[in-house]
Amino acid sequence: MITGGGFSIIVRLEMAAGTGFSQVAAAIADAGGDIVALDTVHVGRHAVLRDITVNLRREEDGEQVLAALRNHPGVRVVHVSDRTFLVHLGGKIEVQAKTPVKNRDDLSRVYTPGVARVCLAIRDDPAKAFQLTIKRNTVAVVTDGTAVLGLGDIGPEAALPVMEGKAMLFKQFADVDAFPICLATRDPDEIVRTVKAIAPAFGGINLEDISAPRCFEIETRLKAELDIPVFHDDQHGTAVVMLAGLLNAVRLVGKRLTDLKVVVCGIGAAGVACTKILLAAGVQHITGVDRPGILHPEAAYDNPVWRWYAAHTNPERRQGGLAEALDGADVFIGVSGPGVLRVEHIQRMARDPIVFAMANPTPEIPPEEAEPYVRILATGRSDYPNQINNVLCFPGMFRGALDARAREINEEMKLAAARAIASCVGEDELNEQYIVPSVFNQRVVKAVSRAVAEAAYQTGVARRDAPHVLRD
Ligand SMILES: NC(=O)c1ccc[n+]([C@@H]2O[C@H](COP(=O)([O-])OP(=O)(O)OC[C@H]3O[C@@H](n4cnc5c(N)ncnc54)[C@H](O)[C@@H]3O)[C@@H](O)[C@H]2O)c1
Ligand SMILES: O=C(O)C[C@H](O)C(=O)O
Ligand SMILES: [Mg+2]
Repeated sequence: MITGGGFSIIVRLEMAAGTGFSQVAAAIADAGGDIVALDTVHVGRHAVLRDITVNLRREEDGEQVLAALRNHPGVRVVHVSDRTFLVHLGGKIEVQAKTPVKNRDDLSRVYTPGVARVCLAIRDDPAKAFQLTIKRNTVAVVTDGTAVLGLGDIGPEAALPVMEGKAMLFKQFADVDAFPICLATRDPDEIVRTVKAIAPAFGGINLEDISAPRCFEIETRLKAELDIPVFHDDQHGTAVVMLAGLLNAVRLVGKRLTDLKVVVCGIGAAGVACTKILLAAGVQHITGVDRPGILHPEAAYDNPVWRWYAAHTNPERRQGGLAEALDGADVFIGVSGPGVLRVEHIQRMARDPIVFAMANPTPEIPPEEAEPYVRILATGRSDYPNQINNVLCFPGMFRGALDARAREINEEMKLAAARAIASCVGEDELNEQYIVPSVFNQRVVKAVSRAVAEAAYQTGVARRDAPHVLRD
């Protein structure tokens, strides 16, 4: 069950003359709906046609509201539309030309014959593709649809709405032109070959929602074989934002990173990357939990990444499940799936529990259930406070990398991004409900892109000669 997050319907009602609107409104409220807008479409002698926009907490509440309206005397439900589906009709993005082609003169410049001179200039100096084409501002958002949000392997077509959404966010927040590429293959060799083959048109590759452990091999190979940044968002975007949130959370609870006991649940793409960035930031005590329980060095795992993981974590050699892992833990990082964490688990944690239940769209524990038992709670969702979501990272990360024309995105650039995000929450603003800035905070992209570009220059991966001037 997916709750919250924009369930909103528009119901067109025909109301017979004399039908009281307040009774209709009460029926909607009793059934769990919240009227947020009302339009009168047509007024006739015998009836009024109205469009009523109703917000709902859960999908099932929609059925209740409609049943109540259908049973209401004097009311006929003419039709119902779901606003979330409406906003997806025909897709969410489009390609636009920067200049109009109004006459033959324009045509001969943007297209043949004029374009041929530009083609030859790039043939003679391929780096000119960065100046004379979309390459310098364009990112491919590439998925195979195998780990889409927490919905799992739903295939490339079903993944497209998420990838279109990422492209929208790239554009709106960072003016990066991103294009969704959903691949009809899950074979790592074929994915690597395909991404390499399409790379000439792009200034960066954002891998998205590709399941572990294939995602590790695919990213590693592409990083080695391409000279543009390759960044698996579910790994590194998530890790960067999680670290930003944790840096601020520990300030609030008065603990030090080096003393923390952290449990990571879901040792897939996001879980492995969160662990690596925590280790790089100085956290020493990390325990990983996945379906077989606590990852333990003496266990035999087919997954090579789990073998690496078990060898580098779990310093107390704990065994058991999530409950045992959480005994005395300071922090829970959930990047697994819905319903994994229970209140009894949280009650085993140390004082001031920090719980990041980041599975999307349904977190590891319903926030309402967890709230009374935690000091700090964060989820990946936009309808609760403390949204720890990779959208706080990927737009600014690519803006900075593209501005510096970076060859790659390295560890220093990621740590710089995490610190930049954390710094957008001022000392006087920091509180339990505000450990990460809002995704709409315009300072975030600027701070992240600047920090990332600076780190790219400092680490020698920037290819622009002169230090660039970042956009305002
Ligand atoms: N908030 C964010 O920014 C953000 C970013 C990336 C991923 N996520 C969420 O994190 C989750 C994982 O994403 P991913 O890309 O790492 O996927 P993934 O498929 O690579 O890894 C998921 C891991 O979780 C494990 N898992 C699933 N259910 C479990 C359970 N009941 N108990 C223990 N382990 C379980 C799986 O075995 C797998 O190893 C998804 O829900 C995704 O939406 C959130
Ligand atoms: O898409 C999101 O909202 C975050 C993340 O990339 C995820 O896969 O859950
Ligand atoms: Mg994702």
